[in-house]
Amino acid sequence: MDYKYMPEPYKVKMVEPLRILEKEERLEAIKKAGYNTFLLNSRDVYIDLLTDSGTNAMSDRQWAGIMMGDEAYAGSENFYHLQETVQEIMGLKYVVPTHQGRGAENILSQILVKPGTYVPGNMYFTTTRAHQEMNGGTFVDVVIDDAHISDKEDVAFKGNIDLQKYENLINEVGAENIPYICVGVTVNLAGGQPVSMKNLREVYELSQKNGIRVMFDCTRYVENAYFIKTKEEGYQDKTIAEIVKEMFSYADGATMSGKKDGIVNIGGFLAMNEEDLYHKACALVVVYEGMPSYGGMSGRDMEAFAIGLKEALDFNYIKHRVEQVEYLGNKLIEAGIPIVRPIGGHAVFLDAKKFLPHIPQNEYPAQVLAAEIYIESGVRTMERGNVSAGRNKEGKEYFPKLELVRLTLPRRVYSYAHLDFVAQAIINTYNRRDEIKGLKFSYEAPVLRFFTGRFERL
Ligand SMILES: Cc1ncc(COP(=O)(O)O)c(C=O)c1O
Ligand SMILES: N[C@@H](Cc1ccc(O)cc1)C(=O)O
Repeated sequence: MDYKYMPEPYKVKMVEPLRILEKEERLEAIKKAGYNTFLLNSRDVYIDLLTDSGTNAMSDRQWAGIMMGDEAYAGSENFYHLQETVQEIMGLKYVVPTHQGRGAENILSQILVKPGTYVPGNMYFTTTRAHQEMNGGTFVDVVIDDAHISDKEDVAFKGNIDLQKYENLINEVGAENIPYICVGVTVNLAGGQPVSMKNLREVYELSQKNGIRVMFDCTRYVENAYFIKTKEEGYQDKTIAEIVKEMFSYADGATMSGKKDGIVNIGGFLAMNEEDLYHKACALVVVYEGMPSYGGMSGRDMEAFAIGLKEALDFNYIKHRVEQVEYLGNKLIEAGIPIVRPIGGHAVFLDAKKFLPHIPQNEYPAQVLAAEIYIESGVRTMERGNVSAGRNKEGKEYFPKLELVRLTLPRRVYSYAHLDFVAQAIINTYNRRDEIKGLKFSYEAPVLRFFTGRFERL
């Protein structure tokens, strides 16, 4: 039977009751949190769309896997299961487990990024760029220009690399100064936008020609594969597993935050085909994470992760996941709310510049919008604009083109009725947008300031 939006391909077995505060209490809570939704207590949140990272609901199979944790310090059975699963799904040879994605980014950057090197990527990601910069490298954005235009909706694969920009960089700085290109599949900060198979193939060919490694940030690779299946010619009849296999045939390695498409609460890995890189990574993992057979995860975490990776390849699972996002996005479009289009894989992104055109970017419109949505409804969202972008090496703010608020859907957690409530919350906030004023920092950390920054109303 055909439905416009895929109903839940699971049923509920356990529930977690939620608290709904009164508006005065929410006002108090956000003030106490310095108008930063990262600093709210989760018990004060009704619907939590801060992130899809580690906030997923595990299946009964995954919970059963938790009971089979082999908590040996070395050589845990669950590590071998995880390793085999990654090898089988992605076809990458070596797997180094880490506690989460940035653990893998740290190891990769420490090995390959040296002062004076350049790392191209399809739009920056906060933690990824921070590790590259902390090792003396320079991140260079080579995503297509359209990715920076929030309402450019006739581009199916807005996460694509601009091959010309990439080639220009190679000619300018020399391939020997580019240790790898980091390809995000999908691109989080562009709005969860996918990369086409054609583009992945071309990027790989150009990289091979120049002796540059291709490292995927494959945190949301199943969402990317779903978009290839539904949007790219020639892939409609292929399974998600087949598409994933082909995607990874255009990579030399990958970092992954398992907290997303691994459908778990914690975990990650660095994987690669190069033996030498693997040995170097094993030497560093013991310094930062733990033995190469656990990397900061318990045995039970690795078991749940291995099972989650397999579950995520199920077509009904991923169709429902992406269609939930589409459902919320379409509700907002119908109400005339400015959002990033096309709607991406893990979240709906509000365009704060258009939502609050009277607030200049140095007064952090996306930050205040996230705070106001919380005050309105108890729904927690995340700023993804000037505050997230931070400052460059000269201490100047980046002022990114995209000034967004992200409504991120955890996997298998909220119902369509929850999403109706969220849409209403956004519409109510939109209706009173003229009264909203900007913010200024009262505390700012030197790196990744969005996590801990505090603000005051102007
Ligand atoms: C695209 C992307 N890469 C890397 C990371 C880092 O992963 P983690 O949060 O597990 O450290 C995240 C989320 O943080 C992400 O969304
Ligand atoms: N990767 C997660 C957690 C996170 C959030 C914000 C960051 O800038 C970094 C990490 C996310 O995208 O939600």
